[in-house]
Amino acid sequence: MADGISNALPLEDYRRYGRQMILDGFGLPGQTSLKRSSVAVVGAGGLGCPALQYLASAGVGKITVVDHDSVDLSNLQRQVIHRESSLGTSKAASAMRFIHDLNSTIQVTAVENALSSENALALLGGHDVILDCTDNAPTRYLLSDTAVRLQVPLVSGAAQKFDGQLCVYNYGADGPCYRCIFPKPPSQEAAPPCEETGILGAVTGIIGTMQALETIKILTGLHDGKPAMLLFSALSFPAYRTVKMRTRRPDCIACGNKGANIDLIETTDYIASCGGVRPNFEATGLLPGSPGQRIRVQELYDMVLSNRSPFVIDVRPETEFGICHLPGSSNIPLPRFVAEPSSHIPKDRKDVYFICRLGNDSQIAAEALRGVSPELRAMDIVGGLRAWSRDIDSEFPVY
Ligand SMILES: Nc1ncnc2c1ncn2[C@@H]1O[C@H](COP(=O)(O)OP(=O)(O)OP(=O)(O)O)[C@@H](O)[C@H]1O
Ligand SMILES: [Zn+2]
Repeated sequence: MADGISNALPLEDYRRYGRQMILDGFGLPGQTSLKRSSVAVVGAGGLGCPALQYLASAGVGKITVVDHDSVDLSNLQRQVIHRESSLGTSKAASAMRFIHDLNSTIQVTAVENALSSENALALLGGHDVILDCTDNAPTRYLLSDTAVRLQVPLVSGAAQKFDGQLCVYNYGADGPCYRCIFPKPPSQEAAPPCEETGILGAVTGIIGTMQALETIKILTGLHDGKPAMLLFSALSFPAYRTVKMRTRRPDCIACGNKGANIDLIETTDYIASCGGVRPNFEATGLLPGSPGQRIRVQELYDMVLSNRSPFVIDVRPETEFGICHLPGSSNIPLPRFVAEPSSHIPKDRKDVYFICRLGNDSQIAAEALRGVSPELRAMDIVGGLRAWSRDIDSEFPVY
C-alpha cells in the first residue's frame, strides 16, 4: 500500500466479499475469521451440496469434504453441485472440483472414504465446525460423539419428503449434544432412506443452506449460542417453527458430568447400537416363501403372452402406481390390502399375483392373503417391477 499499511486480506477479496463485509457485525473481522477457518462437511449429498456451495462462496478458508459414494443420476434432482459429467465418479472429488471452480483460493481436502469410528477423530480433528449432512443414524451418533470429543460445534441437518430439521449441537456453554436430545436411536422403520420415502430437492436446499448459514454465524461470532431446533415443513403453515432445546444432560454418556466417557467412540459399535445393518432396500427374499409361492417375471410374462390374464395386485402406494404400472394390474396399496386381504379378491380368482417396486412388500401381501385364505394360491413376483424392467421390458421406467 502507498502509505505502508498492509491489507489484512488480498486486494481482490475486498471486492469479492464486499457485499457481506459491509454488514453490521460482520465487517473485516468476519471475513478474516472465515478465511482462517476450517470446516468439515460430512456427506456431499442433498444437504452437503447446498451447504458447500455457500461455505465456499462466503470464503471459508479450508473445507474438508468426506463422502465415500459416487454420483448417481437420481442424485442430480437435489445434489446441486454435482454434474451430469460427474456421473459414476466420487462425490468428494466432484465437490472439490465445484469448489475450485467457484472459489479457487479455498484449500479443499476430498476424502473418498466413509467416516467410521476408526478414522473420525483423525479426519475431523483440527476443524472449527463440523457439518452433519449424512442420512443415517450410526453416522449421526458417531459425528456427535466426535464433535464432543474434539470440542467443536456440530451443525446437523436432516430432510425427508417435504420436511426438514436443523440444529446446532455441542455449542455454547451448555449446549446439548445429539445424544442429549436423542438418547436412543429411532427404529429403522422410523428412519427409512430417501429412496423409499422421497425428497424434494428444494427442501434439502433450504436445510443445507441454513447449515451453511449457522456455520458462518458461528465462525464470525454472530451466533447467539442458544440451543434451538428449527423445524421446516413445506406444506404446513407456518412452514418454519423454532423449538427451544434443553441444555446439556448431566447424565449424557457422551457429554455429561460423569467425566465424559472418553472411550465412547472406541467402544461403541455404532451400526449395532442403531439396530444393525439395514436390510438392503433392493434385497429380495425377505420372507421364506416356498418355490410354489413365488414366481419370476418371465413366468408372469409367459402368462400374459398366452392370454391367461393373470390377476395381478400391485401393492405400491397410489402415487407410485400413477408413475407406471403393468397393464391390467390392480392397485391396492399394502396397508389397505393387509387390513382386509380376502375382501379384495374376486370370487372367480384362485391365483393371485402380487407385485411391488422391488419385491419386498409383495411378499408381505402374499403372506397376509395366505394367512386368511389358504384355499387361494397367493404368489409374489420376485424382484418386482425393477426385475420386469431389467428382464422383460427395458422401456418400463425405473425410479
Ligand atoms: N459414514 C459416512 N461417511 C461419509 N459419507 C456418508 C456417510 N454416511 C452417509 N454419507 C453420505 O451422505 C450423503 C447423504 O446424501 P443423501 O441423503 O442426499 O442420500 P444419497 O445416499 O446420495 O441418495 P439416496 O438416498 O437417494 O440413494 C450421501 O452422499 C452418503 O454417501
Ligand atoms: Zn450429550
